Amino acid sequence: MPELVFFTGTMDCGKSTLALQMAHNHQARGRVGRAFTAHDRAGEGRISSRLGLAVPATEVTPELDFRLLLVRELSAGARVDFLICDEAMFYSPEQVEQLARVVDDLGLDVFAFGLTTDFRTRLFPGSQRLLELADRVEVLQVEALCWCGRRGTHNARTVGGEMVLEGEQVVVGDTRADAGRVGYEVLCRRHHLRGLTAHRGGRGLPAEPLPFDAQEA
Ligand SMILES: Nc1ncnc2c1ncn2[C@@H]1O[C@H](COP(=O)(O)OP(=O)(O)O)[C@@H](O)[C@H]1O
Ligand SMILES: Cc1cn([C@H]2C[C@H](O)[C@@H](COP(=O)(O)O)O2)c(=O)[nH]c1=O
Repeated sequence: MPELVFFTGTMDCGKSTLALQMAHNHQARGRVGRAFTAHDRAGEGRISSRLGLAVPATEVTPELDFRLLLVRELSAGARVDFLICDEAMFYSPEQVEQLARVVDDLGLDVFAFGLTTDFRTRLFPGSQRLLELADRVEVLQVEALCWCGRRGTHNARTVGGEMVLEGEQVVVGDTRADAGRVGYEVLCRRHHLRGLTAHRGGRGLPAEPLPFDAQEA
């Protein structure tokens, strides 16, 4: 049965790597795929992994209609068995609905990869629609770690190492950003809610005092 699967997690947990591995494994068994992405750090029209691999992909613009594109390709005689859709949190809810129709009407597998939540811990609209429509949601098993050693569960946006909560939802960037530039850091919930990045909490800068009760304990 064809499926819409959403592989999700934080930044730096291996989503793009898994996307490329899945494309490779399906192609190795003779299946034909199409790759899509949006706003990859490596530039337009590429799926790139921090492990060094990169492949060409169709850039998903707001105008792209997945169902129409695939209907046209299949009608023209092309063979397509599956889609790899990276950075899927940036797709519109309508595009996610088109992906579900590609599965149901055209019988293709759709493997989507993306963040669940943004730097304010809110769902991206595209991720919300994927959580609502996917046949399966797989949370990646490779855990990015918070500076404190706990599992990293939330993405913080940073400027000069300090967490920021203002700004556009979409700002392309990396977990290894140059000083002074917008970057990202994966934190546990406790440290995300307190705004404690490695710069502040992990390197001896003054952190929040313990709550009064805890100090007494
Ligand atoms: N030098 C390295 N050696 C081993 N693994 C690495 C190295 N650099 C990155 N990785 C792995 O790559 C993962 C990030 O992969 P990537 O697909 O780019 O993540 P995502 O797409 O989720 O942001 C890291 O969690 C880590 O497991
Ligand atoms: C949290 C968050 C992230 N982004 C951007 C930053 C990166 O360019 C991508 C995530 O890429 P990855 O392969 O998962 O590392 O998303 C954003 O625009 N807004 C955010 O809130």
